[in-house]
Amino acid sequence: MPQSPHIWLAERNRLTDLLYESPYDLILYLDRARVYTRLGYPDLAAGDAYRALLLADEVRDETGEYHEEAALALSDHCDTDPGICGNGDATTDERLEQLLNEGTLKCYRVLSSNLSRCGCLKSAWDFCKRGLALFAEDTELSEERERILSCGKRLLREQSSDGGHVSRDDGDGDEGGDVHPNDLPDQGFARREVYPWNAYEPDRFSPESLDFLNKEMAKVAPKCEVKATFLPSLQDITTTDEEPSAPLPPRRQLGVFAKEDLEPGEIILRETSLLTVNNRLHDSFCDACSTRLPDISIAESPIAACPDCDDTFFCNAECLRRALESYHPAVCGRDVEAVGREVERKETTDALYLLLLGRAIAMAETKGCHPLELREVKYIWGDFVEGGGMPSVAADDSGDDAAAEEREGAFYASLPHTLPFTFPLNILLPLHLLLKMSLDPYTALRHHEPWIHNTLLSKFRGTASARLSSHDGTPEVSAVHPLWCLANHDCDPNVRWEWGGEIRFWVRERRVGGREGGVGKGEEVFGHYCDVGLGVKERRGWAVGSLGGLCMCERCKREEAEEARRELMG
Ligand SMILES: C[S@@+](CC[C@H](N)C(=O)[O-])C[C@H]1O[C@@H](n2cnc3c(N)ncnc32)[C@H](O)[C@@H]1O
Repeated sequence: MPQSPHIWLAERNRLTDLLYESPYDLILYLDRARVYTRLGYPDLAAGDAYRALLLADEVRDETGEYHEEAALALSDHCDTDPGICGNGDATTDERLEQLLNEGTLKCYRVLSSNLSRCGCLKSAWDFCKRGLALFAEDTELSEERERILSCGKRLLREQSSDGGHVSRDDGDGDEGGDVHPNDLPDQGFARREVYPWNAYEPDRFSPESLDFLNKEMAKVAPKCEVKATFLPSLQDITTTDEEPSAPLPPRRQLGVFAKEDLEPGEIILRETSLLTVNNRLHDSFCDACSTRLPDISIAESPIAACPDCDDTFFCNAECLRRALESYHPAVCGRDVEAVGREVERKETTDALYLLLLGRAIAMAETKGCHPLELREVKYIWGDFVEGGGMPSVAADDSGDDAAAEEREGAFYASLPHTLPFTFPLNILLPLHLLLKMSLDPYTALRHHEPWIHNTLLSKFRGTASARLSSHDGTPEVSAVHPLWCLANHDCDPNVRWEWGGEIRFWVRERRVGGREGGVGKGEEVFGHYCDVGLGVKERRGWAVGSLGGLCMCERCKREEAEEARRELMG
């Protein structure tokens, strides 16, 4: 057994290279899942185990699209290592059957234990149940099921205000004790980091990167420039008054600065982005820039439509041209947006992130590049945990599987994991997106697998803007503007912004409190990620999702101190 994290990382890379050569090999996926578990990436382990499970189904289903490839890859294991299963007398078919059964059981075990480790208890329970339906005697799955239930019970007890949980029975025969499986929490978290094998992230502070960004910035905001800056460390939301955390040092990031004096009222940035999506019917918004379209039946201005699919509309011929050049061929006539509708209604924001992922996949396919090399995503900050990406590994095997499992679980729990993660959003539906675009998810592994999608989703969660519906206040349009999103937040911002088809930034006439606006040469341009008309608590509550912690701008610190003084004086 390898001992050092570096050796486990090398093993992960070796198995990945083998998968590039043999992309339908379920055994290789299971081997890599094991390595991911040791490295503290249970989300990636679950992703590999799910692909292995799909391939096991393909081996069984002679009509399956990838049946031949998956069966051939599996039988290679029987041929190259006849001792891998069965006794010497077993026929090839018998050995294949045994290997397939063992592999399938492992898939269920790996999926349930790793999803449970991520906090996706309901999904973990579902895989346990499916596994036990096939392997009723398996003690590992039965024990995992018990662990999931007791963990779920504890969490639900903690959550419920009256300290107890009411059981219910929907008559489907599930034995969940006094917790119903449908009530199990399913929102998990994964590590949010630049993975050690991710060679696509640029050094954003290098002269080359800044030079590139400033050439791009000059096109949309000629009076602004991108520079490195130090931002205050945000207050950890888990910090309590009894246990105040030690102040953290400021963090180096990028920001937008004025190259010359900017006058109050002056528009300083106009940017359009094709990395935009909406969750409404096709004829509500321009598919390329998200401008609201006029009512088609009474429209006077010209509206362009794709000549090949009859339900995608654009506000003008230029947007249609840009769509055809950048992403539309990958989705034309394929109803990719339907995947976003597979997300539950209460998860509208998550559905928009998923659709952004779909748009990025379509852009990369149309341009023939890796999704992490897209100009729209390459330089944006994914709120990665600093110091992440360093190899780390659970204490090594003692030969005692239960003890090793426990150590792996404790090891994972000790790491920061801040990327919201669920089985449907991070594993299942990204596969549906690929299939909708007629991409083979196995041969597309170099461009598409969970660590790549996690990286993209981290970037979108850190930077995407949302436009709310005037009808019900839920987010209906989302976009990543790669240059605008380099501007930082302040609760006393010096610019306003507005987003129709393009995003526009203009200098505030007046600052919060009535001071005269304007941005001096060399000063930082600050936008706002929340409604700055709110009080400090509400503002911080709104902005916490996009900032990653409680805002520590001068206004917040001042108003927090004022509120504390008022509370003290009764
Ligand atoms: C949209 S990006 C802004 C650009 C980013 N600074 C960069 O280097 O690309 C948002 C991220 O910037 C950081 N940020 C923005 N405003 C901040 C503030 N007032 N205090 C601390 N961090 C801030 C947070 O990490 C946030 O998640």
